[in-house]
Amino acid sequence: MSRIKDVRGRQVWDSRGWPTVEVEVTLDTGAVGRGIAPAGASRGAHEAVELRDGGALLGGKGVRTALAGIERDIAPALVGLPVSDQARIDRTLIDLDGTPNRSRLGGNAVVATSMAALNAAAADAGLPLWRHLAEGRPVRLPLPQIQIFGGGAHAGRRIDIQDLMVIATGAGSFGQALEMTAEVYHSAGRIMAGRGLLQGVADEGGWWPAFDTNEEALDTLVRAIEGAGLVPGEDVCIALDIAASEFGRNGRYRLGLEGVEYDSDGLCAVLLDWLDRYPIVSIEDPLAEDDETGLVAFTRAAGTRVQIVGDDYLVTDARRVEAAAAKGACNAVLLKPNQAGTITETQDALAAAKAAGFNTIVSARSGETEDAIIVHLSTGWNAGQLKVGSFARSERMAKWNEAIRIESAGLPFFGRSALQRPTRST
Ligand SMILES: O=C(O)[C@@H](CO)OP(=O)(O)O
Ligand SMILES: [Mg+2]
Repeated sequence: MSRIKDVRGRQVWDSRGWPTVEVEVTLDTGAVGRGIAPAGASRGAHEAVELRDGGALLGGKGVRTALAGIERDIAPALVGLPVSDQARIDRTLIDLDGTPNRSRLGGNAVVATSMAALNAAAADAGLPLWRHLAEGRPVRLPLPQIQIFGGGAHAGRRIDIQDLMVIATGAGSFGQALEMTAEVYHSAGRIMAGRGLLQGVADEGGWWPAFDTNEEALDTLVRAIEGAGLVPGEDVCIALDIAASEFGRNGRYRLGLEGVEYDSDGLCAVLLDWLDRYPIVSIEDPLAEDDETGLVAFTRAAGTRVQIVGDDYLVTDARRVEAAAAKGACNAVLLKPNQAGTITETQDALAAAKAAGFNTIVSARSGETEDAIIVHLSTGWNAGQLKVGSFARSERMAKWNEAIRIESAGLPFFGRSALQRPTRST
């Protein structure tokens, strides 16, 4: 049985130029696994928190404290553990931290360690991670959600909607989904250039949203799909992350771009109108994380028509997924390992979602690196969907290109079937 021999942390850098934590786990067999913690900007109130300090930069976003905890607490506790027992490794990390939100050791230190251990186990087995996770079960490549325009907290709140994404529902393979998305991405760029609105890209690589209204962004996305020679609603559909917690609290929502304030019912009405007028198949965090009544009402009104994804609201937490399913709020969950804290907790949230008949979407964060573990998690866990941000920044392309490599192994593709709700597995 291969055991952990060494655990080392180091500071590396993310796509926004902030320091983050990389962990390297070495086994007694010589196998090595690495993991790098990503970082969110629009974070849920209940997610695992990163440990930051005043070091490293004038901005005071250093990770010295997280690295010190890896050396002082994490490494001695993990050395000697069998690497095949991910649940035990993660339980050790959770107990060692001892807080509900990983604030002592830091969610960044904990998740990078958990990821590194998992990668070491796959390396030790001589398997690509997705295959190691699939354990012989048949799995398919996920349907990608890819950002065309950024917004919200990822674009200086230039528009209120955070992610305007496309899903290539007409694609027959992962590679074809990327080709169709590339056409839409470049078509959108041409439209923006033609209108004199091309101003670079937002945090995840989607075009900078130089729009006067949120609807102008939606209209432009539809034009971009058409401009790519594709049929909106057939070949390519729209997925939105409203990230409503960023502009709404206590049932009040202020759309800064239009300068209007809505109550929960009012915002629901706006979104339902969009669902009628645009080819939207998925909508994430349509209402704020503290507005459960609104989420239940919206799910009742639209849950049979579209995928309603809980991100800030569910924070990759199995208990919260179960509670949301019981109440009828959302019908899908976004799964972010650094929101949950560890790989095991992420997998628990996925299992709870599948048991509840929810769709599952493994997701990157807005601050990313070349680490492509989420592609392997979504494939090996047969999650159905993958959200990575845009199409044109290397920290995103590292993931999409990894999926293409996995597809070369002959794996089938979920395609649009990933958007159909599974039957409850319990
Ligand atoms: O809200 C989200 O879904 C993610 C990715 O778009 O953003 P962040 O990592 O900033 O939370
Ligand atoms: Mg989100």
